[in-house]
Amino acid sequence: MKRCSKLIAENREQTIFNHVGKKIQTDREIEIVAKIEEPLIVVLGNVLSDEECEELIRLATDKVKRSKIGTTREENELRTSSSMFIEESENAIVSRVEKRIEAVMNIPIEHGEGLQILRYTPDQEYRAHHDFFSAKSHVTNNRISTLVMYLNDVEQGGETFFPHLNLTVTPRKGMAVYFEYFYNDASLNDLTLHGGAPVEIGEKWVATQWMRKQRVR
Ligand SMILES: O=C(O)CCC(=O)C(=O)O
Ligand SMILES: [Fe+2]
Repeated sequence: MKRCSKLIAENREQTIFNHVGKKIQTDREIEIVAKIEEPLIVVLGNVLSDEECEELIRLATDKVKRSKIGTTREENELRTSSSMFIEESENAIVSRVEKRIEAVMNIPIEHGEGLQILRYTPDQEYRAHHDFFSAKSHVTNNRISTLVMYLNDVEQGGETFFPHLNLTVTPRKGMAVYFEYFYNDASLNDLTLHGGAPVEIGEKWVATQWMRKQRVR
């Protein structure tokens, strides 16, 4: 048995996520709730406090208001939610959250695009997609990993789904799902196809951190 598991480990591609065991020690004790090994998908608990979730929603709500609702709304069938970027790292809560994200994702925050906040109302969804850009798009500094943090509980619907892996994650306030797609084997990257199922009842708020291969700020 031992030899067998060693063999599997040796054949596995290296991952960016380097945490072992069931906890990640940051300024909060984050729990590893569930994991798929390859491609690596990790469900995390206790990532954000209630206060942090509420503050991120508040910042995003203000931002939509400031940009006079509508101008930031992207008309795109793939993603019907509304979204905005939080770049206010002078805010103490955002800085604290960014530090924690660095520790979880094991990448300096300078590789990150700024936290994106998404709000879905009933029937809104994010259809299955990859977070990385295709070779056709000629993006030189591609994305390599994603952390989707749930900012509220959704009454019904709104699961994050991975159709190739038969996996769905139910949004839970303060929890998150992590995945990466920086494998040499392109088929592993392809398996990270995912989406946000339509919200049926209630609202869904998430904060997404995408990391790039090289720094962007
Ligand atoms: O809303 C979700 O569950 C998924 C969000 C997502 O895929 C993204 O922000 O890239
Ligand atoms: Fe995504």
